[in-house]
Amino acid sequence: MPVYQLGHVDNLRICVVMVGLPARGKSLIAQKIVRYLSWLSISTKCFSVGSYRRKESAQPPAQFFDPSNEDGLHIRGQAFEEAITDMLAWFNNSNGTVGILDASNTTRERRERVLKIMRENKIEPMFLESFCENDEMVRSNILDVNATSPDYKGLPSDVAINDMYEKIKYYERSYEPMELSNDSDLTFIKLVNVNSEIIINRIESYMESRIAYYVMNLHIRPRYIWLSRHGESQYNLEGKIGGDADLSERGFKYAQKLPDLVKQYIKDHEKLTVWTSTLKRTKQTAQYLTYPKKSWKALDELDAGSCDGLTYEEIAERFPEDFKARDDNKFEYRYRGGESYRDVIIRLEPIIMELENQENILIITHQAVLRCIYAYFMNVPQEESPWMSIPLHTLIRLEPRAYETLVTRIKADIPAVSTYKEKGTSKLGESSNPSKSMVGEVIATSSSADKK
Ligand SMILES: O=P(O)(O)OC[C@H]1O[C@@](CO)(OP(=O)(O)O)[C@@H](O)[C@@H]1O
Repeated sequence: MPVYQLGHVDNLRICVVMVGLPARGKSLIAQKIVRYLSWLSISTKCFSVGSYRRKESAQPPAQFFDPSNEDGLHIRGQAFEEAITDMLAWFNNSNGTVGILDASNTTRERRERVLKIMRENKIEPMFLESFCENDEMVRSNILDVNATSPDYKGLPSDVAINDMYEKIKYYERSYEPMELSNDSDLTFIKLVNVNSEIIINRIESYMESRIAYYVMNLHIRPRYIWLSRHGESQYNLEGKIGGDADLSERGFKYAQKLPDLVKQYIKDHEKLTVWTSTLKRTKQTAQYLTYPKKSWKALDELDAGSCDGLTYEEIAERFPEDFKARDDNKFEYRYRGGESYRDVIIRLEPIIMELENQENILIITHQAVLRCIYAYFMNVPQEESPWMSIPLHTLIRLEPRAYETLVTRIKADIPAVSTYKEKGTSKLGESSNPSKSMVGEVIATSSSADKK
């Protein structure tokens, strides 16, 4: 059966050329595109001209960016050439599909140069401008850049912030924003004040439209994404996979406790929407929550095909070759008549799009589906994601921030079986017995920083 891969649909190579003044969130958007497309197995890489420039000169003061500073121009030009050379090599040698040129590219002359190089190399350029004149947004971006950019490491924050404003002024002198009147022959997306206005021009291929649709859905309003598996099910108790079983007694207890767990973190006036799969165990888990609910077929558990309803031991006995093949490559293995993790990711794409667009959401779903959603937010490599531990009766809170996602795990004080099977065995792990842990106890907090 052919594997559906977005990257191979139109066989295009695309260079997303970021455009915009400093502190307009370009790097953030670039990194998000890399995370999103990589999650979909599309070979994507970001080439940041700033990191090439930093190799030459660390921490330049704002005057370095003065368009009349010869040294500055030379070093920046060199960094640009190096980034482009590496990007072309990557397209050719590593079968790259989407390369992102993260730089300001604020002048028409610079953009024409990129255009020419890309066309000569049969790579489609797609310009993505972040245009922002909202002072508050720019200031908040400056604070993010200040906290994360290697340019400002070790500098007192007021010095760094002033320097950044000065740097922006230098760029403004030569900035030529993209306009439909001048750039109508180019493929471009222009985001005005994040996405309060979006101009889209000449988006032609399927891949370009995916990228456009994705960036249109991004927002920067603070919110939480809550994840939980359903409560322990009858099938979980028996070690069986798949099916549409009811919750066990302990699973119902978890459902009863869930509203209290959630209320500890979500204030009465705050909005929350609950998403479940269409299977009974997730709906039963959500039953005592009084928030608006929506059930999605796309959130149903990975389809185990002819292994549905069996235990891992029975699968190992009846289908030993399949059992081994799945252990050898759990991400790619597709159950006979069922699905692989890769298949699940493809069907979850609309969920991710919708999630990017939404505010507070609680998703109650299944082990494999949660692993895929978690992998997207936490940037977990494909081969590791099917082996992550996502225990029952644990609420996970994700807090997407500018350059990282913070994660908190909150454990309910209700024991449950373990449904975790390690590689190379058909036995399940130890039951989780929370013994003395308190309801709502935070058992771990961590963060996954998207690398700058
Ligand atoms: O990919 P593996 O590790 O087998 O995990 C997926 C399995 O998890 C289970 C439990 O074993 O999910 P669920 O959360 O729906 O209870 C199975 O139904 C499903 O096949």
